[in-house]
Amino acid sequence: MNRAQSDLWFHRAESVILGGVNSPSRSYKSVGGGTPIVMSRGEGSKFYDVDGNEYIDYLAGYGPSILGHAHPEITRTISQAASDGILYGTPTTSEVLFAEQLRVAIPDLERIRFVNSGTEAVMTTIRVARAYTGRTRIIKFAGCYHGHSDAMLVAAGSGPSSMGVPDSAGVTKSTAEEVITVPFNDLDALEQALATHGTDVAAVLVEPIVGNFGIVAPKDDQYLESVIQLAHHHGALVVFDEVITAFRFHYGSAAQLYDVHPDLFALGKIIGGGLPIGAYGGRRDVMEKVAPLGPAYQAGTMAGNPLSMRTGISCLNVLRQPGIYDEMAARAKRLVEATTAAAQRYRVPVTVNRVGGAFTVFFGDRPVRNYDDAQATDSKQFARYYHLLADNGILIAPSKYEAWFVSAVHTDDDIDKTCEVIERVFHELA
Ligand SMILES: Cc1ncc(COP(=O)(O)O)c(C=O)c1O
Ligand SMILES: NCC(=O)CCC(=O)O
Repeated sequence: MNRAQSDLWFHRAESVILGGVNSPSRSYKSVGGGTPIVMSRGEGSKFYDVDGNEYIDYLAGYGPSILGHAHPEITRTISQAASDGILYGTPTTSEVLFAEQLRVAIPDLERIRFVNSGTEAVMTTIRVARAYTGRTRIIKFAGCYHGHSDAMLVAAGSGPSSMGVPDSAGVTKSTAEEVITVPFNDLDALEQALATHGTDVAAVLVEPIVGNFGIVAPKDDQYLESVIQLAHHHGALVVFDEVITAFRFHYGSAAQLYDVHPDLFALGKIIGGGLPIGAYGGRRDVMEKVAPLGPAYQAGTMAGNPLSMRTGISCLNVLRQPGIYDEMAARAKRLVEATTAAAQRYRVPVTVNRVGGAFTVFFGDRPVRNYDDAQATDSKQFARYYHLLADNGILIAPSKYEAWFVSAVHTDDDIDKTCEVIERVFHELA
């Protein structure tokens, strides 16, 4: 595959944009180097690089692009919204309609606030939880990524781990000390942390289905409920970071899949239909700590902008169509079956974790239930796998800690082609 133009553009990028990328995850640092592919256009399930090469897209913009590229509903909405003016700095009807739509989908969102990214959403839930409880510490699960606010860059999985900086420089010692990490899927460890620090824990922050050391589901149907009960027993709030999971697996939250009720949610990615967005919300009495009603401050010039609101509404309207999530799950299942069959045939040890339309292929034969398990998988083999897939026109995220995302616009033909590539790739990996 000729990528001469990608090389040229990326080198140009490096001389003006730090590291050539606007997010470290896009660099090839964790897949043995090489030049990131520079994209120029997307349509449906495919995108095209600056050399004109075609790729089937399973990166999905790291999650948001669940309707693929240039979905007609989305492009129509954006152009109509743009023609009505893109920013008012006043209340709008679209933000009300979107908040109402989200609350119908996720009734626990008694009150909501829109922000511009998942990072902002999580950062604010922490502030609100501290304001509500009068406590300082946060418990998070090792390897979970919750955006790049200072406190969240402790054992932060995903991008930071891929870059070799799970604990970022520039975060003060006192901030880091406020964050306690425990292994995911280990109630004893959580109980112990709460027993030790419980009277000063403001919140337990949870990715209910982990997406940031690969896809990792809770170990059983009781786990999330037990996390919530333990936290509440010690007077801490529970925040579900559903930036990846909300509207990824069904029309609603991951909390609903497990019939549990966290106090606060952080949302982002899919709810913006591809435009920048974040949101947080939950219990009314907790949210009422936020200004202008309460003493915890949070604000935003771009927050609730009509372009993101209207695009979010459109995206959710498409996702409400019956059968859409079953189709994504069925297509992902086919890809996983092709993967495990090819891996067996060519004797390459893999473990695949799938939930609905999202899955991660780990190179190792042990189950992956927490961050240590994910770290122990073979990074070199993943790097070869990544490059072989890309060279054969299949694009996923360049990190073993991410996921394949099947979108609503992948076709059976895309899946057939991808299964053929998977077969070839494992043949080469053997
Ligand atoms: C679970 C989770 N929370 C928060 C974030 C941060 O969102 P953003 O990149 O929009 O700031 C991410 C991003 O990947 C995420 O996966
Ligand atoms: N799962 C981690 C991400 O999606 C991060 C994307 C980014 O920061 O570019």
